[in-house]
Amino acid sequence: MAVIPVNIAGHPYEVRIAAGLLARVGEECAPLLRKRRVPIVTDARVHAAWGQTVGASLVAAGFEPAWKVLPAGEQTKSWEHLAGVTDWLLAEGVERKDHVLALGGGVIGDLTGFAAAILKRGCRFIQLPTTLLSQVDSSVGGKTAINTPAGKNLVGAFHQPSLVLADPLALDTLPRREVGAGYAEVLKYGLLGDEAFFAWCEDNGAALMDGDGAAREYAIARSVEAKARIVEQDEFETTGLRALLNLGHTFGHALEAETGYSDRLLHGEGVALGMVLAARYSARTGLMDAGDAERVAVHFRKLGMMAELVELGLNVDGQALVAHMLHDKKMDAGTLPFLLLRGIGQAFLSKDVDLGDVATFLDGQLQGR
Ligand SMILES: NC(=O)c1ccc[n+]([C@@H]2O[C@H](COP(=O)([O-])OP(=O)(O)OC[C@H]3O[C@@H](n4cnc5c(N)ncnc54)[C@H](O)[C@@H]3O)[C@@H](O)[C@H]2O)c1
Ligand SMILES: O=C(O)C(=O)C[C@@H](O)[C@H](O)[C@H](O)COP(=O)(O)O
Ligand SMILES: [Zn+2]
Repeated sequence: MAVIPVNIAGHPYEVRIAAGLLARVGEECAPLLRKRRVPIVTDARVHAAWGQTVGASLVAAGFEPAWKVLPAGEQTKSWEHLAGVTDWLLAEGVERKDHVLALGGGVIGDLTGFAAAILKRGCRFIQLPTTLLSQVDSSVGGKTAINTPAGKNLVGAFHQPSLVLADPLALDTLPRREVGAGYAEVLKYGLLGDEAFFAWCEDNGAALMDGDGAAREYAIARSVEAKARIVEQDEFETTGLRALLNLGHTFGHALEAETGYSDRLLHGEGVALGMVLAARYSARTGLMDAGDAERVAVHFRKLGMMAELVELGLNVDGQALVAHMLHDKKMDAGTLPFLLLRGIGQAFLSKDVDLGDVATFLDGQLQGR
């Protein structure tokens, strides 16, 4: 088992990565659980695939699982479901020192983590991530949130979990499209700060996508390690370091908003397109070699993923996408700092981006030129 410590002041915790962990949730979590009844939030698809395994493991360790099963999908990160989860946790009698388990992808982790952050002004929670995206990214670092009609993750809190258990076997039941969405966040770590890992992805991404267990475990551990080292130094995204993890997200979140948080575009797919756009925009402004910038799109295309904005078939102009970006949480005194690239593995936060020029650039990308 790989164990990656996350040393956040006041809230140190471990990310444990090993095949078979979902069948051992009861024994792994037991030292943290204070009561026989254990609340678990999940979604209907995950419950169907893994509810029996996790529930049986809790029962075998002497616990009684209490399930809250939500609809699957991004729309569940809403006020309505946040209220539903908090009311249910109150009815379950959850106290501040109790742990709530979040079994699922980033949607369940973000929603449950936020519910835990505000329940009685903060109870504890454990992340049991079941998608590649949640194993490499959302379960670690403590960003929790819901979406609002104005945009993505606009109401939330920083609230660290007490433990993360990532079981690569969970990915055996994950649809390939969802694996691809998670893979975008994997490639992000290479693109933002680790050129050698980017090259590893170019060599091993196809095997990872096709189910190679060793490649998956390696990518999960390397991604978590990279994220942990960043959030340890900038938990609340104040110095600009953590903002690097937002590479591709200003474009991506605008595309998610434009497509209504629907199945038309998954979060990770938006990040993939966003990174293609960030690289191309960096090349357009002379920051990055154009050939290197194209490596991002070439790689996603090779894996059968969407790599061109025009493929989304949006009926908008660049200005409309820029309007969504004005809700970005990086906005500072009316300007929007942008994650750009000086090369593969060299992301930085630029405060000099002209949003009019971004709109013109997007007009071209929307028309496939
Ligand atoms: N907090 C953070 O730092 C952070 C980081 C990245 C992304 N996010 C958020 O995460 C969300 C996306 O997460 P996601 O990509 O995991 O999506 P998700 O949670 O919607 O899960 C994707 C789909 O796969 C299904 N699923 C999950 N695990 C499965 C399994 N093992 N087998 C079969 N089906 C399974 C789910 O039911 C769902 O339909 C977005 O809301 C994004 O904003 C947060
Ligand atoms: O952990 C972070 O920090 C990230 O930015 C990780 C992102 O992959 C994730 O999508 C995050 O939720 C985006 O945050 P936001 O602050 O732009 O909403
Ligand atoms: Zn993301």
